[in-house]
Amino acid sequence: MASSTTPRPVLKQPVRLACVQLASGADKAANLAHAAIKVREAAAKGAKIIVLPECFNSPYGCDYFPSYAEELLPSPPTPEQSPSFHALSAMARDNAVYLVGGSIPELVTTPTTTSGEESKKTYYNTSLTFSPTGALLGTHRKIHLFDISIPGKITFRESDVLSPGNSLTLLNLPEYGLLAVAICYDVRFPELATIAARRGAFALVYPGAFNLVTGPLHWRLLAQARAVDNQLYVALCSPARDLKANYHAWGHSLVVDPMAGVQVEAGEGEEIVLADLEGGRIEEARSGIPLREQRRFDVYPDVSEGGGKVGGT
Ligand SMILES: O=C(O)CCC(=O)C(=O)O
Repeated sequence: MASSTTPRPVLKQPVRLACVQLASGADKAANLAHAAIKVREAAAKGAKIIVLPECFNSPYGCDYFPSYAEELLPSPPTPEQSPSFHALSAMARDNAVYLVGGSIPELVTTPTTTSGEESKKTYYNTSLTFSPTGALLGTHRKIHLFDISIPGKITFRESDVLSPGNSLTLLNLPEYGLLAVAICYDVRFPELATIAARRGAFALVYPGAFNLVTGPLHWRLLAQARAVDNQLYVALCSPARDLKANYHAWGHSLVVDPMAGVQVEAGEGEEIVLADLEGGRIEEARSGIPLREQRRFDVYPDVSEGGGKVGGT
């Protein structure tokens, strides 16, 4: 039994996407102001979808999550609860762009007693996407936490501080189509990408912050792998590398096309990379190598059927 052959318009019109490989430091207000300048610069270059990196307004690391965390609920939060929410919304509105606002540490406070005197704090790694009017379009909480240990090289345990999100994020951009957003380590889980692609996404966008151990080996490979499996665009957006920080980000923000070619790739410093996305290139890849019609769901299951929890819209 082959999958459906009905063609689907996955990208309704061409669009320029920018990854802003931002240089951030420890000063949140300065990071937000700097991000606003860079988003304006990307918009002036014609980008209509702009992506910021993971943890773009703080240093990256478990020690920093609680002190930089902001409350996003109830939505919209007040400017005191979340200066980043309001700054990102203004950046999207002022430039009339879709803004995938990298990610920020999110705090959720839940009362544990009926009087509300005691409460539990839960932290997430959360990405907010805003529409060109500045309205919140969707929220993605990192589903797969970055817990790895490569002896002598890198140990990282986000789960010491963070809790995982529980749903895949597929956002409807009415002029363009469906955009999937996930965060960094989520890119290693092909099911997520496949579900988003089969549900009609034209691109998978991952704010990320790989490191100097896994970055050179896996960053570009994973972007190309997700693109070749799913025949769509993949964008990964990293912070600029800062060797004075505790965590050294890989950089190399990139956009991979539906044939898995690297369309554009940054170096290590602060940089904006731009890519023009075209629906025709998705259809060309899919008709030239017709995986869509050749799948054998009589031999293995279709992961996009049933189970997957889709949120974000
Ligand atoms: O998967 C990796 O190697 C890096 C992941 C990461 O840095 C992250 O999830 O923040």
